[in-house]
Amino acid sequence: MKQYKIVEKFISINGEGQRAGEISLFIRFPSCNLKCTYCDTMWANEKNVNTIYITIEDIKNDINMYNIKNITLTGGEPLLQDDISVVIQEILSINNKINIEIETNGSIDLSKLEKINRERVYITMDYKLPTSKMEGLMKIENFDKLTHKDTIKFVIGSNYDLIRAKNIIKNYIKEGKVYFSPVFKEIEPKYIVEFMKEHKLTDVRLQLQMHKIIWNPDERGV
Ligand SMILES: C[S@@+](CC[C@H](N)C(=O)[O-])C[C@H]1O[C@@H](n2cnc3c(N)ncnc32)[C@H](O)[C@@H]1O
Ligand SMILES: Nc1nc2[nH]cc(C(=O)O)c2c(=O)[nH]1
Ligand code: SF4
Ligand SMILES: [Mg+2]
Repeated sequence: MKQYKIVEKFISINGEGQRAGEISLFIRFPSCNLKCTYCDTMWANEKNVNTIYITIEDIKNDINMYNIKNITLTGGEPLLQDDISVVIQEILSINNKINIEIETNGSIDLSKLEKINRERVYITMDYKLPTSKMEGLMKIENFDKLTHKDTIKFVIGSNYDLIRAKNIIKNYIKEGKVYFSPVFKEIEPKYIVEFMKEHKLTDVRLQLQMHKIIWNPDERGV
């Protein structure tokens, strides 16, 4: 049976995005090709990070034991995993109720997922803004591969980030729900709200990372 190398698997409420507040099984993969200045999971990207191996049976057991409907594949960067399509297909075949969210950083070509049946799979794709220092690695053509079911997440750390996000929304985004998410403790959420109001960004949704409000912000596995 195929084994997958991960850094953590846990059940929590999704603290972000379209299914925020809903129970989700998280599978966090190691390694990342970016180094965002604000990354709250840099530990997962260390070369010598402690990893474990899981199989689809382990995932099936969690789903049956906890009545799981939502699974979030995250990291690190999940699309760096060579066999990410296999994981997705195996999970989808467990039952017809599960939906999968893929948290990806915007720098990996989404054509990697083009063979996947996206009916029960949605993408939460970051567009990295100047604060991250990774904007130059964004794949703009990825916007053409998103559907209305997907999410584009802008993690906001400054006023300049907001201006850039507005520009990207106006010039590139065709489909997908747009979320603004403050860099934790870096910018006042109310400042983002003021910007949204001033610039009439009525199609954008502000999110806060709920798990950092419920638990210690540095806690793993939540
Ligand atoms: C740890 S990343 C893993 C998935 C993928 N590498 C990515 O960046 O989208 C999960 C999400 O957390 C966000 N994130 C990381 N550090 C953050 C921070 N300090 N404040 C707010 N969001 C953060 C990322 O931008 C991303 O949307
Ligand atoms: N509770 C909780 N929700 C999350 N949603 C996306 C996360 C991520 O790290 O990708 C995450 C996370 O790390 N914890
Ligand atoms: S892309 Fe995601 S995992 Fe990688 S450094 Fe940025 S926030 Fe962290
Ligand atoms: Mg997280």
